[in-house]
Amino acid sequence: MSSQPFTLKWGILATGGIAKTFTKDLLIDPSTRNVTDIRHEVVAAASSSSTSRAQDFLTDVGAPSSAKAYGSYANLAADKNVDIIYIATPHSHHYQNARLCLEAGKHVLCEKPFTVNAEQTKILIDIARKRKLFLMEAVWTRFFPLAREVMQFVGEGRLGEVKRVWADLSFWNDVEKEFGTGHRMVNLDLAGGALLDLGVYSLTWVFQILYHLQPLPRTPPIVSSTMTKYAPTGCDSQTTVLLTFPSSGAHAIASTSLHISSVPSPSHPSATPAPVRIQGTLGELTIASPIYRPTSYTLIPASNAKRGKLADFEYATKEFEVEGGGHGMFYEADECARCVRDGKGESEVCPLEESLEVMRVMDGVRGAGALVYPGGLESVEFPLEV
Ligand SMILES: NC(=O)C1=CN([C@@H]2O[C@H](COP(=O)(O)OP(=O)(O)OC[C@H]3O[C@@H](n4cnc5c(N)ncnc54)[C@H](OP(=O)(O)O)[C@@H]3O)[C@@H](O)[C@H]2O)C=CC1
Ligand SMILES: O=C1OC[C@@H](O)[C@H](O)[C@H]1O
Repeated sequence: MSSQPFTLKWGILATGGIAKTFTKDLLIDPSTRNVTDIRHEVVAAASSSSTSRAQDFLTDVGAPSSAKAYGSYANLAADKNVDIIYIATPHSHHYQNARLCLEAGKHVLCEKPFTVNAEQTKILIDIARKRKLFLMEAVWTRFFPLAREVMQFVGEGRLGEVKRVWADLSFWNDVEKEFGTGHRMVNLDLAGGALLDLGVYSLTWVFQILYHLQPLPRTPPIVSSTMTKYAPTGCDSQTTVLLTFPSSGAHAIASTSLHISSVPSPSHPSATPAPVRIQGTLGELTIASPIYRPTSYTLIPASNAKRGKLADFEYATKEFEVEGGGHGMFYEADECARCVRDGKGESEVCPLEESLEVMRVMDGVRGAGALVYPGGLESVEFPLEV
């Protein structure tokens, strides 16, 4: 391997909240997290509204003055200096934006949920594979050091056989006051709703443990669900998914709500069960809030004296710090750089087939709840104005 770090040149598509957070993380020196084999360069950003908005964004995040500002996403996709594009538009636009970039020959990291439905995701995967481009859904949670450690712990069988996973991501919002009807969280025209926005994290924890760790070929879950709508817009405001994984018989409950909180009182963390509980025959591993940015887990050995085999771990809580003063989005960015450097079309930590399976589950849940997105949002036609 060369002693020079590999540089990945990023273009940022959209200039909203998460684009800002992600780009700031890209600009943090990787050595602050002990990474020396790769580095990131922000070479361009685009806004669909104006070049000046893109320029303000670049200035705001502290990008180098050489970074180019574009007033159209197509111009960004055509920039020969850009290796990979981070897509940070609302859900409704992911398929169109990601496809635009892939068709222009760019590697793509696309915010969650990957697309509005599985059919759209499948088409993006096919294009990326055909064109030998890297593609990944930006499920940043999977790349946190905590998540890597938990996966190793469970994968080594230290919890025994995992029989059940509970996962909940619910925010206690004053939905009417905070979101009204136009906000992307609840706006049907932007493919809003609890399931696609927050429930995808609950499903991520379920899938990491009960799907990703299955021996190959993996078997998808059998799914049932219930959903309550937010009357002013018709999106889902509360959704619960029950999953059975046939190869192990394990169950999962993945839930999300916009009206109640998984952790109503963060200052009294032990007053409510942990939002993620991984329950094995030898004990339980719980993950503290926020489950999308995980920094604390607890091990609870089963202490039933009648049991033949006992856990090889003690009761303990382990805390992690996000290094370098960032938000933690650089962990997924580092994975992108290593995959592109190594000529990989996808990440083994966040495989395309797994993102597709999660999209299929969400399709089924939306089908059961009669949640259909309007206009061309569910269409695979390209290009299509949405
Ligand atoms: N990983 C994470 O932790 C998080 C992920 N997300 C995901 O990131 C995506 C964006 O969320 P967030 O940054 O909060 O959203 P914002 O509303 O803050 O930003 C979205 C941006 O998309 C662009 N855009 C293009 N078309 C539209 C349109 N019709 N309506 C609104 N915006 C449009 C705009 O940028 P411009 O005008 O420059 O084109 C806008 O600033 C979502 O998919 C969300 O699920 C969100 C928050 C956290
Ligand atoms: O992806 C997300 O995670 C964090 C939340 O704050 C945000 O609303 C959601 O989109």
